[in-house]
Amino acid sequence: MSLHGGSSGAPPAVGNAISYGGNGVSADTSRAVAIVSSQRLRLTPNKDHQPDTYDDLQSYFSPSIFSSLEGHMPPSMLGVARDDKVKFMQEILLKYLPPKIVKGHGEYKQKIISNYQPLHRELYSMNPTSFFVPSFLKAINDNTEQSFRSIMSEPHPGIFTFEMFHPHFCELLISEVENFEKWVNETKFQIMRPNTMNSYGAVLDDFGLETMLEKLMENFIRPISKVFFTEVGGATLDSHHGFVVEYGKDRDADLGFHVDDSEVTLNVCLGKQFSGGELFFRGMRCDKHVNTGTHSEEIFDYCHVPGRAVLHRGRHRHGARATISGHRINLLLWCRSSVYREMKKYQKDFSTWCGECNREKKEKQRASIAAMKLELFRREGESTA
Ligand SMILES: O=C(O)CCC(=O)C(=O)O
Ligand SMILES: [Fe+2]
Repeated sequence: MSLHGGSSGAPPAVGNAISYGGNGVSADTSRAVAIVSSQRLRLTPNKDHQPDTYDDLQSYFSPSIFSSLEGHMPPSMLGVARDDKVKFMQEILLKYLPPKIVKGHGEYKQKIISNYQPLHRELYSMNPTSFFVPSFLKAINDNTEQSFRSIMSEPHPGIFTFEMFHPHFCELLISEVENFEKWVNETKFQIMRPNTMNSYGAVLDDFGLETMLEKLMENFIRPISKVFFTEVGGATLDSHHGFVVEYGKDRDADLGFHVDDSEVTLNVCLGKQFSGGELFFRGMRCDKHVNTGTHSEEIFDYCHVPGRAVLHRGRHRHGARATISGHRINLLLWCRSSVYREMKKYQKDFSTWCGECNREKKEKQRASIAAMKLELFRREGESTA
């Protein structure tokens, strides 16, 4: 079977937005990190090495952890800049936090929220009339499949696009993110990036926007998902991961082929001006079939338009091509359902949405019909003999 592995042609190894590279490490949080084997920690520390001081460092982890861990770093890392050492060590340390802390990371968030001064306070509580375009609001208020379909296009099965945010909301959110990044740079606060595949971008939930995004999911995305994504828990979405990704010069270039750690993903382009950055989709797959090849009818590319949303299943394999010029910022809301995740453990057949389960099921049906026909012919032959 031929495989169309996105722009790179590389086979997709997927899981929770973990990088697909050959060194990809499987993990169960969006913050897990792929570690290259040559960059492993040494069992015994280098006693001759004098570690940097980290007392001024603003991080979830205490400065003494960094000083102690530094001696264990691979020899090639000992001489690099302090910021790079911090990044390397923090990524390793994050892998070993209990999942609960990584999920909630209350203390880390608390540190940010108590020190960061928001620029546009009006973004921090949900205000539908100033956030959304009227057509979107009307469709949500009417709350029927017909009203949703009236504002949406479905350019490819399972991928919905629609006008969502006012240009002014997009401008404010971009400006808030820029303000947050300025604060991060000034204070040298070590922030966690949205997932292992991004070196830039910010987790909106971490600097105070969690409640607003919770409302966005509950009151606006869940009603739509209940209609279009029922079989993956669309009606029971109950948690989210909200962040922005940034591409262009001095930012990430592209995003590799992956699936999201979500049941339903909302991806809205906030701006600014850019060329390139198209999303490429390559069919929906369950865990078992995530690395199987792509069929021609599953290939779909989408060009981002500022203000416009794309809504798709998290298991719809995708990636983003390089942003060739300009600066692209997108808002991502990974929406999850704990009920669906629990039920999924006992389910083997995902043929209602997984392209490969569906093909296997059809093939089984075809084979059993063929066997039945053969048996009928045989019996007919016997009775006429
Ligand atoms: O860059 C994009 O538009 C895609 C981002 C994405 O797929 C993700 O962050 O999960
Ligand atoms: Fe994604």
